[in-house]
Amino acid sequence: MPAPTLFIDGEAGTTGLEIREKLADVPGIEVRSIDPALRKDPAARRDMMASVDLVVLCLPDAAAKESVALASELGADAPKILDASTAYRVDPAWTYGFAEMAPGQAQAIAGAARVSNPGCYPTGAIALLRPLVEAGLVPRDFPVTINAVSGYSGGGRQMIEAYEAGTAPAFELYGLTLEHKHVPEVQGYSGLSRRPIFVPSVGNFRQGMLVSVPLHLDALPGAPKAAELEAALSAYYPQGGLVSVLPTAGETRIEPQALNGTDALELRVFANEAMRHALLVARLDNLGKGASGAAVQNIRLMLGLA
Ligand SMILES: NC(=O)C1=CN([C@@H]2O[C@H](COP(=O)(O)OP(=O)(O)OC[C@H]3O[C@@H](n4cnc5c(N)ncnc54)[C@H](OP(=O)(O)O)[C@@H]3O)[C@@H](O)[C@H]2O)C=CC1
Ligand SMILES: CC(=O)N[C@@H](CCC(=O)OP(=O)(O)O)C(=O)O
Repeated sequence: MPAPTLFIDGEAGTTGLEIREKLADVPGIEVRSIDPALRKDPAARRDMMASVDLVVLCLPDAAAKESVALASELGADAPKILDASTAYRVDPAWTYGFAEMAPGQAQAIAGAARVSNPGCYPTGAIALLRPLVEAGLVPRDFPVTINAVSGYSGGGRQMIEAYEAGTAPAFELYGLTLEHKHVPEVQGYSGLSRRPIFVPSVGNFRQGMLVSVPLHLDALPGAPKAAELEAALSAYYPQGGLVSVLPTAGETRIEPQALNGTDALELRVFANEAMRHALLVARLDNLGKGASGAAVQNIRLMLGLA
């Protein structure tokens, strides 16, 4: 059988390059490139799309929408689409590309024509919250707050250049209008009816991420122990997968960079039972499971290579 074919629209950008590099380690996929001089030419992009099985969009939202319109012009010849932008993440016609999010999600991705790749922060937040909401431990309308810190690579080329030139602050909170673009996907796929407060931040390290959710245990229905939250998370994720739930015994701190270069996602429940306080923490590589690692996982599923 011929190798499945793939085109990365936006392959010269940060995300496109990362995916391309990772695909070099995946045998059995033929990656086709467009003449750089024609990379923004709609007709050339449409022709390229017509020649491949899967197109991966690594473009700003507006350009991603333009590409989807071009693909739609191809009718039955349209390739499958994996979109890395935020344009379609909560569109019900698209499948959300977080394979471990729910039983059957990997199969849904494998069978879908259009898949949106999750944002980095939502990957951590949804992984922590969805199992607890589904188990009834966190009510859908619970007033959830999510704090997170990312390496500066999450901010794209301009932020990378500012940090590497030494002109960016060592650490800052941002998104302080409380309208970050990731909130709708976090809320939707966690199953929350009340909009969570999301406080992102960025620090002077290239790569790595922590996402944390503080909880007053006595404010939850039935006032559960922290161990019950941990048990619900452990029961949700199959052993040996990319998502693991780890004990916290004796740990009093956690840093964001330990999973860099991997596609792993670690979840922990820190707690002080005497105070009835818990802190859910997700750790991931914002460029791994938070971006191109997840994209390659979805590419494999969509091309039947997983
Ligand atoms: N979790 C995830 O899946 C992540 C997704 N992203 C998303 O990926 C997308 C790309 O981000 P990033 O790689 O950081 O951005 P970059 O700016 O690094 O890359 C975007 C690329 O798209 C090209 N481009 C822009 N407009 C067009 C067009 N109309 N036609 C063809 N090519 C075009 C750009 O070319 P030029 O520079 O010449 O304009 C550039 O090469 C964004 O939507 C971002 O939100 C980002 C990080 C993580
Ligand atoms: C540090 C930083 O600025 N991070 C980015 C998110 C990166 C990401 O994954 O966003 P998309 O996949 O949705 O593009 C931000 O907060 O906008």
